[in-house]
Amino acid sequence: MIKVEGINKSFKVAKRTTGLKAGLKSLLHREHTIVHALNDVNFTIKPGEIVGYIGPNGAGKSTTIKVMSGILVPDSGTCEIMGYTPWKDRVEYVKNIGVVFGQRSQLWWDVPVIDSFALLKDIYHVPDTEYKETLSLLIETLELKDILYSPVRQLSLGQRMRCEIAASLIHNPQILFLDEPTIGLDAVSKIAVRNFIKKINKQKKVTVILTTHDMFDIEALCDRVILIGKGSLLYDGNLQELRSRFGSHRTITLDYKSSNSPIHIPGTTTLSWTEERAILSVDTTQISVSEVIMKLTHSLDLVDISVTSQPIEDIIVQLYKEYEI
Ligand SMILES: Nc1ncnc2c1ncn2[C@@H]1O[C@H](COP(=O)(O)OP(=O)(O)OP(=O)(O)O)[C@@H](O)[C@H]1O
Repeated sequence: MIKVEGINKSFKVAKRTTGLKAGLKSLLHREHTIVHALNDVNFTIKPGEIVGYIGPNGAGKSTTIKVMSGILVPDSGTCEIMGYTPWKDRVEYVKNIGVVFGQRSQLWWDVPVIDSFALLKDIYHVPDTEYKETLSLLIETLELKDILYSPVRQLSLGQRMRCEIAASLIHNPQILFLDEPTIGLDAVSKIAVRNFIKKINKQKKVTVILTTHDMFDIEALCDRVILIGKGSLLYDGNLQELRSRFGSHRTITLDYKSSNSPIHIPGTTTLSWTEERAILSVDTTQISVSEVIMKLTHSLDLVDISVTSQPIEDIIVQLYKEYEI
């Protein structure tokens, strides 16, 4: 469905100078630097996938989304999406995609939300019956009923974001590009947006490409992640592989009847210790969790014990460290 091959994109940026003399000089002769935003980016995405496109600030995520949605023309490389080259066949192509940029609005600021939807219906030539059906589904699942008649400028960020997502789907696209769709949302709105993305992927088979810094989004939604750093792709694989490659640590929390000697088991690190509770980190490449528990039951009078996996956020931090990005 999506085939990106050898994409490169650079930006020419004017060098900023400080001081009056340097400022006057730069009026006559402006110096530039080249920012290589994308270097030989390659990937393919199959219909129905939800792919998390992750990487630190300035890695090239938004630039990739802009290339894939036809907003930016790359310097070289090819991109074929549903048979279209996004920046060449824009009018026909955009009928098949929905795009949400968390930091920008595609809604008309001063008009009620429902009027923005109606305008988008006309722009995309959506037939009346299809529009009604889609709209009622969007209103119900994104809980838009009470905000439909408010102008966009009066909406909270979370309310606006739900409207943005609805707006991107008015024309029933097969692909949805989401650039930080949960940025700034409260926990309830984040969960609502995540559930909605899952729902349209499952029910309508919409392919989703999602950029986010929120690793809970990734964990909740994506089987596959693509990591980009300094414009180059560094990892493309499923979340499970990532966990087994980098998530080799487990945390054991122990409650026990009073003990005055800290715990020493090779292969574990004590994260915290009191006379009644300890938290250990277990390196499962050195010792198994069951072996640690066995040793603990011999030396302590245990009251409670819980084992948790390494949070995905920690795994991603390790990944960024390994690739030095
Ligand atoms: N229009 C532009 N002009 C000049 N440089 C740009 C432009 N757009 C992006 N860049 C540069 O290209 C690089 C990649 O930017 P991009 O916005 O794709 O990163 P990102 O991964 O989306 O980052 P973030 O997580 O901070 O949103 C950055 O160094 C950025 O400064």
